[in-house]
Amino acid sequence: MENRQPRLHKNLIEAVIDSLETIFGKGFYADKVIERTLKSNPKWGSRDRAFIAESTYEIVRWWRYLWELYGKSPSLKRNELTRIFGLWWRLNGQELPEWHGFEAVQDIDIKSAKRSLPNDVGVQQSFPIWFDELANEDLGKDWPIIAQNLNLPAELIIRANTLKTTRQELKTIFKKEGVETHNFSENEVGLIFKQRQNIFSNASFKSGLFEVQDGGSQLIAPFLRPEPGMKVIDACAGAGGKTLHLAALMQNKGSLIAMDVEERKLVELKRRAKRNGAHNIEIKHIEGSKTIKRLKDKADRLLLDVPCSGTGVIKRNPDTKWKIKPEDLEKVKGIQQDILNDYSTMLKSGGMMVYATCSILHSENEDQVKTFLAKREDFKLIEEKRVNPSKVSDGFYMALLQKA
Ligand SMILES: C[S@@+](CC[C@H](N)C(=O)[O-])C[C@H]1O[C@@H](n2cnc3c(N)ncnc32)[C@H](O)[C@@H]1O
Repeated sequence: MENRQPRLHKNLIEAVIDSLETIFGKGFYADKVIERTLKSNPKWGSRDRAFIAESTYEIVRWWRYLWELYGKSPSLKRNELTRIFGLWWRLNGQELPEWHGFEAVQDIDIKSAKRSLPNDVGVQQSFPIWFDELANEDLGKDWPIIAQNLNLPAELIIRANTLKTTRQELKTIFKKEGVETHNFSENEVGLIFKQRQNIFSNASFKSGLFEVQDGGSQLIAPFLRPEPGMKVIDACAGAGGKTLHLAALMQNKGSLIAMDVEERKLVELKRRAKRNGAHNIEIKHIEGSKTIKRLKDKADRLLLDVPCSGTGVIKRNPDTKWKIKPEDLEKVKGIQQDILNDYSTMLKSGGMMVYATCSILHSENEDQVKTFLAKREDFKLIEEKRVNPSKVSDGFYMALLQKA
């Protein structure tokens, strides 16, 4: 079969460069920037869109590695960004057209440039110097493989909404549509797509038969052991990824309070709950410590899916590694300990809570739980679990604690 080289189009490269300029120059989130770039030209077809999104994400992911290979310090000058694009293209084994702008990278001997790079994780796996040092200290011998796995492309995984369907039923529906999926081996509800695709326009999504949810994330709600009829609080519910899973596990029976400090996220949660047919959710915007105090000793189960560095989801959000700063990490660790101390008051005696993050770092995970337990003799650790990033999962940590 003829092995055809994909053709490059100047306007698409320009779109990638515009996106890189905004992501690194203005510090905007990559997913939002790409979304806006794609909206700016409705005439682009699906292949063009995929090209822009993939190229931008991959160049963001390999940013440090590419500049090291090029032998220069990162710059946001358009002519330099064009060369970085060219280098990335060549790294993928593709040939560059003889266009003005690519000359400087046209003749780089990629093999020998690769050989001359330092053999440390920060360069080889493209992480900032400070973060590589910190992760090395925090994770020790596990860091190199975790770093490597954080650069894997993210798979598309969904969770069957058992309030409306089963995994098997969903699988059959997709099969009829010509879409191949296979079971996520860690639970009874996850389905992995053979190929990434836009499934938000799919009729079964619109009727609430499934939610897109990472494999590791799907392990957190069951870890809390919620039961139908219980009073459950999801205190950092956001737009409700795990709230919806909790509602399904509770079979819509009992009460589920979803709280967050950001009201707009709760508005989105409400919309999703309606689509999912989840009827036992009560939304509560956290306006201050009073909201928490009013719920003292009320919960059988409490989920604290706390704000964190997001270092477990770098696979999905590669820009996180360039945005996060050491001082952000310190700040978020303070918030995590405050949430543990203040929100755990909502738990009844004998009740259980899960502290969870999407961070890979012990300092946000095991260490935080240890610090909390050292102060609180009325809590004990029942079980903790670390999910390392892999093809089917982001990096997560969860700890199940019980109140005496
Ligand atoms: C990791 S996200 C939660 C994701 C969500 N549970 C899900 O599954 O989609 C952390 C959430 O904590 C919220 N948050 C930040 N500070 C908070 C606080 N002091 N109290 C409660 N929620 C907070 C953020 O707005 C964010 O939605």
